[in-house]
Amino acid sequence: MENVLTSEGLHFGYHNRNIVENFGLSIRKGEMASIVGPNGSGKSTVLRLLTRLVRPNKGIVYLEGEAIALMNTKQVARKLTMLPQTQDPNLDLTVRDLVKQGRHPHLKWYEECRNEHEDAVDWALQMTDMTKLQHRSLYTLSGGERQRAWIAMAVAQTPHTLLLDEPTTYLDVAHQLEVMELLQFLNRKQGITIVMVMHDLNQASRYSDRIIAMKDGKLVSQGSPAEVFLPDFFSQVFGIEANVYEDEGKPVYTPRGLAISRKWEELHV
Ligand SMILES: Nc1ncnc2c1ncn2[C@@H]1O[C@H](COP(=O)(O)OP(=O)(O)OP(=O)(O)O)[C@@H](O)[C@H]1O
Repeated sequence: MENVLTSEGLHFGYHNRNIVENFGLSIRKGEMASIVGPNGSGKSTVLRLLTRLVRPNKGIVYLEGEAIALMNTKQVARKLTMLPQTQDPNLDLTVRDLVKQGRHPHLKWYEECRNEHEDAVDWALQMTDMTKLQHRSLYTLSGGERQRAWIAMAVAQTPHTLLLDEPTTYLDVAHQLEVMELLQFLNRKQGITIVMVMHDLNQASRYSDRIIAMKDGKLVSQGSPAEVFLPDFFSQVFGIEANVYEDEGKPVYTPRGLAISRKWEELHV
């Protein structure tokens, strides 16, 4: 299958400390993949390297076969969108104006967002069920609605590949599912390749074709959820003992406790 995003031998560090080491990955066209791993393992940094928000010290990223470092900004933005972990909650913009920004990579410098671009904005608002809220200011929206507005902006950009850093953080469980179902719809029905950093491993299992696991800046395991989410994985990568069972054909885990329990009684506080 065709690869849309490939990295070879990526290295990145701050102040002589390695954050990402020898990271090689191929994202296949049409897949929905989750990057998982403990806090500080380098997941967000990998997303930033893949979208060239930061430059690697070594290694190369190819976007649809071209070295991303040599592409111009609009070329990249027509193919790839990244939604960062946090967006400014006080941004004084209406939903529609935010979504319109998604069309910028498709406009010539002299062109205004009209006609087919307005149609793309309407389509993105419909896809994300935001039409009714399009004239509201972003800061008046709930967390779930705001997240959908940002996804609408990404959809209006009509990228081939969408990267999201923890898209369900701060959302209640219904809104989490709403975002995950929307991403699944965009993937399955619109053919958008999706790569997301996920902390909820059960949701990652349910919604991903592939799990990519990181620890200490390295890729340590990858494969289908059933191939990766084995009891040993939870102890080796997260340091927890877990029961793993199957639910509707996907692995689900419940934590039993820390693999090496901390001796709280020995701490003098
Ligand atoms: N600007 C920076 N300067 C120095 N160290 C940094 C900087 N940004 C990130 N780091 C360090 O790089 C490491 C990896 O961070 P990163 O955010 O990629 O991890 P992560 O796996 O996404 O973590 P989390 O799950 O907590 O979001 C962390 O130890 C972090 O402290």
